[in-house]
Amino acid sequence: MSTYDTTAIQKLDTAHYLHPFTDHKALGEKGARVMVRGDGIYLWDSEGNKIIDGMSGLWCVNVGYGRTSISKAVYAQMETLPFYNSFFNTTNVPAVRLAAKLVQISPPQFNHVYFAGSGSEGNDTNVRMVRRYWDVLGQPQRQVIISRHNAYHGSTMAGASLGGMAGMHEQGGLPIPGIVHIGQPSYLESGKGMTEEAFGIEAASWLEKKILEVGADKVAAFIGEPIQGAGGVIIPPSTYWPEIQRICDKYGILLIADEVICGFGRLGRWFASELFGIKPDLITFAKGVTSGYVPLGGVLVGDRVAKVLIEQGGEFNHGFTYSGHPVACAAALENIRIIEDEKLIERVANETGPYLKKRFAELADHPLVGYADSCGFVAGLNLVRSKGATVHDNVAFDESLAVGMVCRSYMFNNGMIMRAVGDRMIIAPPLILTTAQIDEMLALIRHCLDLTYADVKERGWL
Ligand SMILES: Cc1ncc(COP(=O)(O)O)c(CNc2cccc(C(=O)O)c2)c1O
Repeated sequence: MSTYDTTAIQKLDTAHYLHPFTDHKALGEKGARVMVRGDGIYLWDSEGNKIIDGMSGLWCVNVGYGRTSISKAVYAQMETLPFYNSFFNTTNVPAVRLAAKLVQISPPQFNHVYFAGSGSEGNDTNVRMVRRYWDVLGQPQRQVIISRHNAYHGSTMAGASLGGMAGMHEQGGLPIPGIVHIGQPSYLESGKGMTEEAFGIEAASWLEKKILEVGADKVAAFIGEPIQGAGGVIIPPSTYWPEIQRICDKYGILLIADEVICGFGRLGRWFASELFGIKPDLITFAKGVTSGYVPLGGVLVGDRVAKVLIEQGGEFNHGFTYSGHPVACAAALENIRIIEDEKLIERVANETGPYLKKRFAELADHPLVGYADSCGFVAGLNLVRSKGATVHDNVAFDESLAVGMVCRSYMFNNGMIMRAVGDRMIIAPPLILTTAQIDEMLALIRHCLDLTYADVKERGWL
């Protein structure tokens, strides 16, 4: 017997709460699933259903749910200083300690942190910071930031403009001026007839072409997610990022790595830039910094930019009320302590990440799976109508059939959250997952692939 009146909650929800990225009318016709509790890798909804959270909330609950040491740290901070701002030459202890901690765990070129409240605000900070950097250096014409199609960098005007999602640009007259896009390094989408390594170089060359098209003296920076998350877990070839770095160095443009998803251990490193062999000037962070327990985001500011802003820039006229929020920073400090003490990064790098990679790749033998790949604790597989000799010869389902959503429903109804981006099925589980839980998760995914296959066969879609 549920202790929640789900129907009553759903009615109030429909009456008053506009959800993000949601067709409110369509949701109102069926009612939202009401989440009420989390513990470890599990969620419970208001009807008592226990669900494996294969998406870590929204790529963020890295240490899992139910960490009372984080809630205790938050409570203690709330009891002493629940808020104070960092404007007007003031600071607070958790913000200072967190800044120092982030410097300690980040790559050596980072000695300064700029706090915001989210990943979007972090990327808005990037736009203003890189343009200010070039202005101070006497090159104010360097305004253009190059990003990628199908990238996701947030939902503020600048964040959504940096992103490369057409559906977002259509609403609100985006992108804002000075933001342009190149193709994404998707071997599946654009690498037919090439080796992965050759495609990585080809995809990176699109950056140089764009720089020359715009005019090298007009370009401020390039921004990219080491692995694109919301775009569908697009894992670039190993040759891509070193070539991007070479091109940025050649033209002296700043490199921004958006690690809102890839940071804080998700790929088996504190920061994915280390894994992909790049030395970014700025790193956007959010999500895993607090495991989503309290909103927090910001930018790791590399010495090249920090030096100019500090020594020559005077007042940088930017910031947010909640920049350096003491409670959020206290949550982050305890979250990072857990990641360190439980050696979660080492586990993802050396044990559970390789195990997940091995087990997840086995799904490629399923008749519905045309391509399965993973890196650390992000993984994706493509549902296809028929499989060819190579991944480029697979035949996709017609998008309108929304087979990904059929599979996602089977997953949810069988006790697991798996994300559908079109017909690409994604997981990004909490870093605390054990090998036994990986086996449990994979068995569930295979079972739901079987259910989906039988379903689409019966509908005559194969
Ligand atoms: C790489 C990246 N950069 C910036 C943001 C924006 O962060 P905030 O949301 O905290 O402003 C993100 C956020 N990522 C995100 C946000 C909402 C939905 C989904 C999805 O996968 O459907 C992904 C992200 O993934």
